[in-house]
Amino acid sequence: MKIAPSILSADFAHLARDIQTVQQGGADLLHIDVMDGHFVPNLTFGPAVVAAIRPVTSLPLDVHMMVDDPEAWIPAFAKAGADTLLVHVEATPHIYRALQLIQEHGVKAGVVVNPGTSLSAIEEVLPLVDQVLVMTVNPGFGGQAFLPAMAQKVAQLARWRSERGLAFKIEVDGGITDQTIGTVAAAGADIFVAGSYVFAKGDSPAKQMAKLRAAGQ
Ligand SMILES: O=C(CO)[C@H](O)[C@H](O)COP(=O)(O)O
Ligand SMILES: [Fe+2]
Repeated sequence: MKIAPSILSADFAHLARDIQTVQQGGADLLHIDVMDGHFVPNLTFGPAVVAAIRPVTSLPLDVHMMVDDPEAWIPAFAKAGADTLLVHVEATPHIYRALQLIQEHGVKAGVVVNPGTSLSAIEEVLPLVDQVLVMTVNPGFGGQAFLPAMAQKVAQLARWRSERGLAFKIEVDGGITDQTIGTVAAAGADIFVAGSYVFAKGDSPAKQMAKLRAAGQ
């Protein structure tokens, strides 16, 4: 299992420090939540912030693009140093083209589904993608409650992956804690994004990530 701390819950005034803390604490990936104030009702980071983060960590950068018209932003985020670019199927009428564009830039391509979106919306692109991200909250904010019904989506994806001989990784994002990780881990998820749980007040990010790993076994 891979743990991907989301810097959405980091201290933005000390971003480099918090990134180094999670890297030393055992993170596998760094999850960066890009929000444009249109696709979701919140505004966060652009390509300049990704480019600034790139030299301060050796962790792969997992860039979650919650933006309208993602095709317009793919070249800039690729140039900024993203290792994986994740686009929402709801954000473009041309998801196949968007995923091809990501791969043409030499970056791993992921597709994301909102809680209200059926897996049928992404079935045709599964042979193309490196990752599928199942949102386990409505996108836009950290600290929301996990939606248990999403575990069925993870299980369906895992079934399709094995039946069809596909190799994409299954990622879950939103409300992941030591109480919720077990259901999605058992359903077949491989990558677990966690923001508020990892950066919670009290225990260190290293301890929080160790608790997630233990609960996800
Ligand atoms: O994409 C996101 C929100 O849209 C975040 O990655 C996600 O919510 C992580 O935060 P938390 O673990 O606190 O739920
Ligand atoms: Fe995210």
